[in-house]
Amino acid sequence: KRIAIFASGAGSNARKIIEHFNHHPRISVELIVCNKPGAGVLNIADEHGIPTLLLDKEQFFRGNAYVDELKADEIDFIVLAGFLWKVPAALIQAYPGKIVNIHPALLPNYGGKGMYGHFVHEAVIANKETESGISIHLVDELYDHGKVVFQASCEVKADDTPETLAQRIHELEHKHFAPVIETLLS
Ligand SMILES: N[C@@H]1O[C@H](COP(=O)(O)O)[C@@H](O)[C@H]1O
Repeated sequence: KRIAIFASGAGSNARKIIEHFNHHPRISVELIVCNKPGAGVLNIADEHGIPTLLLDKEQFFRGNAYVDELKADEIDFIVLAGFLWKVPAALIQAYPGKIVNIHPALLPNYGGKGMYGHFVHEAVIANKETESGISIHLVDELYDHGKVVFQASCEVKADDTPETLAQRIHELEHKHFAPVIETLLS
């Protein structure tokens, strides 16, 4: 199974997924798709010799040449790992049930448009939640809406800041995302 990872940021999840499937007999990361020139994930792709595809809004939302490129590259499965644009219908129709996303909160709470990165953790802390976590879900045409296939939770400490909570959430993501992808592809 050939995976493409879509990411917009530092790429810590992409790194864990690439390393997890490095010597895997059946599953490999073949492409990194990014929408942010200079994003950290592009350096991680270079480090591992993985091709990258940089897309601007025009190409992603109005064109679908990249969908043909994914198909030509025999990409079987798409992983969204901190990709900040909503996936258009063209990509969902080309990969039905084969796109998965990770969200840094316990959906259906703290999901939806504008709910990403530190905004999520700020809201969780502001609401005095005692628990947060991660959600891995299949992607449909609505933000953070598709079928949840995995969740793991962690405590929210009284003295947590968005940064300290984000760190605890990243640890959960790095521990679970790749094994969940492996299960989905088995
Ligand atoms: N959607 C969210 O964006 C963050 C990406 O982090 P990284 O993988 O780029 O380090 C992760 O926390 C993910 O849940």
